[in-house]
Amino acid sequence: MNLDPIRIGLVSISDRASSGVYEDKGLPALRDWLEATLLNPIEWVSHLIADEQPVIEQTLKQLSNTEHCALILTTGGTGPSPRDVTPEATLAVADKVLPGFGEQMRAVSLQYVPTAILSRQVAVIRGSSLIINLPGQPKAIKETLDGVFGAVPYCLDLIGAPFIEVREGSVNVFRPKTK
Ligand SMILES: Nc1ncnc2c1ncn2[C@@H]1O[C@H](COP(=O)(O)OP(=O)(O)OP(=O)(O)O)[C@@H](O)[C@H]1O
Ligand SMILES: Nc1nc2c(c(=O)[nH]1)N[C@H]1C(S)=C(S)[C@@H](COP(=O)(O)O)O[C@H]1N2
Repeated sequence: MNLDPIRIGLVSISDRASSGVYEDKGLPALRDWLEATLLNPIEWVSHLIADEQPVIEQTLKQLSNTEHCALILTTGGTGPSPRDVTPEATLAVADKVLPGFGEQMRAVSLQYVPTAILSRQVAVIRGSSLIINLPGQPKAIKETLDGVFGAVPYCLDLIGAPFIEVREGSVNVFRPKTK
C-alpha cells in the first residue's frame, strides 16, 4: 500500500537551547521517535525557539495555517516556572481542546518520575492540525509518545489528515471499526 506523506511540525521551546547555552536535544529526539515509528514518508518543518508566548503562538499558527502540518509536536515550557508558557500559547491558538492527551501523558509519566504532575501539557486541534505539548526533558519525549501515540492516527483521520500507519512492534494503534 502506498502511504501519503505526512507533514509534521516540530517545535523545541527552550531559552537555553535556542540561545546556544546547550545543544538542542529536543528536535533530534522527536525526529528519532517519529522516524522509528511511522511508515509514511515524513515532511519536516522544525523550529527551535525561546520561551516567549507571542513567538510560540506565531510559530504554531504558521505551522498550521501556512505549512499545513497535520501533526505539530512541541517540547519544553510546560512546567510551573515563570518562563514556562507553552500551554498558554497552545490554548491561545486552539479551536478545540483534547484534555485526554494531557491526562494520559501525566498518568504515563508518573511511571517514570513523581514530578510528572508538574507538566501542564495540553493537546488541541487548530484547523486541520493536531498540536501536542511534550515536556522538555529529552527523555520525556519517548516516555510520553510511547504512552499516547496509539490514539493519534484515529484523531488525525477525524480531522482529515493523511492516513498514517506505524511499524510493526512500535506502538499499538487503535482505530474503532467503521460502521
Ligand atoms: N531542548 C533541549 N535540549 C536539551 N536539553 C533540554 C532541552 N530542554 C530541556 N532540556 C533539559 O531538561 C531540563 C528541564 O527542561 P525545562 O524545559 O524545564 O528547562 P528550563 O529549566 O525551562 O530551561 P530552558 O528553557 O532554558 O531549557 C533542562 O534543565 C535541560 O537539562
Ligand atoms: N515522561 C516524563 N514526564 C515529565 C518529566 C520526565 O522526565 N518524563 N519531567 C517532569 C518535570 S521534572 C517537569 S518540571 C515537567 C515540565 O517540564 P518542562 O517545563 O520541561 O516542559 O514535566 C514533567 N514531566
